[in-house]
Amino acid sequence: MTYNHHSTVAVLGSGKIGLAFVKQILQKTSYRVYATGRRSETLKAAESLGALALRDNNLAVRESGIVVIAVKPFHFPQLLSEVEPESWKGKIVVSLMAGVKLDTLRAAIPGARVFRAMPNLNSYVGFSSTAVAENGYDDTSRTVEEFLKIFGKVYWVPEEYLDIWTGLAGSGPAFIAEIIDAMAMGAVAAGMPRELSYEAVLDVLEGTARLLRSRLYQHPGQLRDDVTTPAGTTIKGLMVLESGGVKAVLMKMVEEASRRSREIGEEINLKILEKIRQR
Ligand SMILES: NC(=O)C1=CN([C@@H]2O[C@H](COP(=O)(O)OP(=O)(O)OC[C@H]3O[C@@H](n4cnc5c(N)ncnc54)[C@H](O)[C@@H]3O)[C@@H](O)[C@H]2O)C=CC1
Ligand SMILES: O=C(O)[C@@H]1CCC=N1
Repeated sequence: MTYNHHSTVAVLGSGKIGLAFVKQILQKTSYRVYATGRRSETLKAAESLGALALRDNNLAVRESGIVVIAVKPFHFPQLLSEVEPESWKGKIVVSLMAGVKLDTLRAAIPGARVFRAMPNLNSYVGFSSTAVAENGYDDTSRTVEEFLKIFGKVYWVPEEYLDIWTGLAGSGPAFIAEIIDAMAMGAVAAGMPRELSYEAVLDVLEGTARLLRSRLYQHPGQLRDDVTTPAGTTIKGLMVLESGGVKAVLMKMVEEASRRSREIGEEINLKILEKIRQR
């Protein structure tokens, strides 16, 4: 069988987000997928999803039109050592690494067209909220947009928003999971079984997202006020929330996660510049 190498994707790093990508690509498209990894368990997992699993990052890059970088930021320098600079030439590279800046990526991978994206783990079920920079308003940008739509919604944003997006939407599923867990435990504390409590919270979450997206509301505060009966149940709960400073804590949570993304970007940039000097 012959194949066009533009229809081949390399996913470098078959970890949590890498495997979510592999799964969706193979479920929804006819792309061939090379998935690389270091450990035999991850390679097996990628293979069982239908990917061509291998350790050789250089071969995966060489054979593919689109290359997704799904290793941890601190593994990026090592990954670079494993791929010959020539192999990146002409490739569309989509980096999913938190913090790592476009300038750093361009310096590290000359000759490729580089995009910086931040999806989230909801990619696994095709419900990611993915931000991507930068839009060149050309065919390659359109290809990248179509590609990222496999995993969910796609938003083109200026690069300066990507660290904030990481703290909000990239880390978001973990934050929401904690809130869900806490609310379910509250119901358990009040005497309801764990499973039923958990189902109820998930229903409330999905339903509230739909209601907030409906034309009824322009702001979550309006919904809150509609639920809140004077001297009723909701206001008593809200009072506890406010006295615990929970809203301020959640605001700081997102701000601090974003700050860390920026910091990672600076740290990696220094490492990459040093590596380039040694070339
Ligand atoms: N987990 C998440 O929810 C999200 C993660 N990201 C980003 O995606 C990247 C990966 O994150 P996770 O999947 O959570 O990490 P992970 O640790 O689960 O996956 C990374 C994988 O890459 C492999 N790896 C490391 N060096 C390698 C090399 N040289 N060649 C081949 N494979 C190599 C590791 O063995 C590991 O399996 C990170 O840069 C992170 O910032 C972005 C959005 C969401
Ligand atoms: O925690 C992290 O650094 C990565 C980036 C977004 C989600 N997980």
